[in-house]
Amino acid sequence: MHSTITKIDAEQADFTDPLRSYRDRFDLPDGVLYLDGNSLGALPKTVRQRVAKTISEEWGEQLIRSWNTADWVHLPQRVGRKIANLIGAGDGSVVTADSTSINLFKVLSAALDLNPGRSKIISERDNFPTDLYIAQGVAKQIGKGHRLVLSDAPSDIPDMLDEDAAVLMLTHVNYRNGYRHDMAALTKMAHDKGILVIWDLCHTAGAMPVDLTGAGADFAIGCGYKYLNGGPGAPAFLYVNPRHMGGFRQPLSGWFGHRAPFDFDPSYAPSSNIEQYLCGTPPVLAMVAMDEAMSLWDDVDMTAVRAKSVTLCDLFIQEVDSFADEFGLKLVTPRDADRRGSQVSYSCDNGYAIMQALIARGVVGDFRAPDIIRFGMTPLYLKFAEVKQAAAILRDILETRAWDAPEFQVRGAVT
Ligand SMILES: Cc1ncc(COP(=O)(O)O)c(C=O)c1O
Ligand SMILES: Nc1ccccc1C(=O)C[C@H](N)C(=O)O
Repeated sequence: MHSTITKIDAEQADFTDPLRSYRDRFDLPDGVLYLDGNSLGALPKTVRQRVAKTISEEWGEQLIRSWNTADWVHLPQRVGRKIANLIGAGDGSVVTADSTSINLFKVLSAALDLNPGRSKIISERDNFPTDLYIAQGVAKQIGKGHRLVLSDAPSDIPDMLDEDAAVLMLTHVNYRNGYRHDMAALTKMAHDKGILVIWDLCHTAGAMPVDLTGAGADFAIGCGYKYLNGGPGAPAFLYVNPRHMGGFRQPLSGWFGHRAPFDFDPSYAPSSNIEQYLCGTPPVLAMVAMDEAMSLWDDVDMTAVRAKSVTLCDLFIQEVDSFADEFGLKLVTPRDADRRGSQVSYSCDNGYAIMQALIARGVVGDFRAPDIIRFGMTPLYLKFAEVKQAAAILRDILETRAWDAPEFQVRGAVT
């Protein structure tokens, strides 16, 4: 017996769900139980019309005038403000631009520049690989002997924070097992040792309340396409604590970060504001989709989002507990809600085939090598009854060994 949670009645939980009206604001295909909003969020209904309007009226008719008339030029700041509201960031401290990887390149370069004379970048071996790759690239680019030092368990991190560490770079919620760090405590521990902290909020923003200001975080980055529902490859965001604004710290000195881009000055002069973290022309269609997706959050109560996320995860764990041992499914997500994000993951043999069999039955989650099946819980559009049903289908697939068919063994490029 594992379960420490009180038995959840799915039907009753859907009936009393304060967020139930949001489901209708998304386009979700019939027959799909979508448990992959932690990888690609669903399509908010109004995005379709908004992008169509941008294409036909703004691009099609107004053409280049739309940079001013539709204010395309300020989309990075406008969308940034909307995201700022969800992550506890003040006005003028967030922009939407580029990808998470590129934004990490910018803020890590800035953080290392701000903290000279120290050589270590501390992170986790199990961090999302792009974060580690970017850190390796930044260290090489700077050429001053910075090195990436990786922990193998969250409990090891405090001891790694020493006088030679320049930056602590962590993903708040782990993409694989859903483990959630204590942002405020780790930020404080790092600051006490003179270390700057960068938080990757890819699996956090839109899934739970965050208080970057309260935690005193130095920098943060995150993507737009998961819980924020900005669409595949949506622009990402970055946060800079106002105390680090000014000077010039990031190396991608493109013209959108210039103080006066339309002066066309041959010399670079950085904006003194968050704009200096922009580089080039924003991808307007993707930005507009992101902007529209973000308008959905205007009246969302993030405390209710977190409460529902916790119960959705608890419910799934409760249902799978009844057959997990029998089929060798090992829960790798913490049972303690305080230590997890908004997903539930299991390690198991034949995970890839099991996930393919689930997808064939309409339960869409994903697989992360070598052996993790992941189920993302998105409170705005998931029903408790669906989570319960997804667990029942998983059980059926395991009992009938439906996964043991040749078509479920073939790996796609994206898993
Ligand atoms: C924690 C984390 N960081 C970064 C990324 C990806 O960054 P990018 O959007 O640049 O591919 C992901 C997922 O793709 C992620 O889960
Ligand atoms: N950007 C993608 C493109 C294709 C397929 C998946 C992704 C993901 O976002 C993966 C995600 N970051 C993860 O936590 O695994």
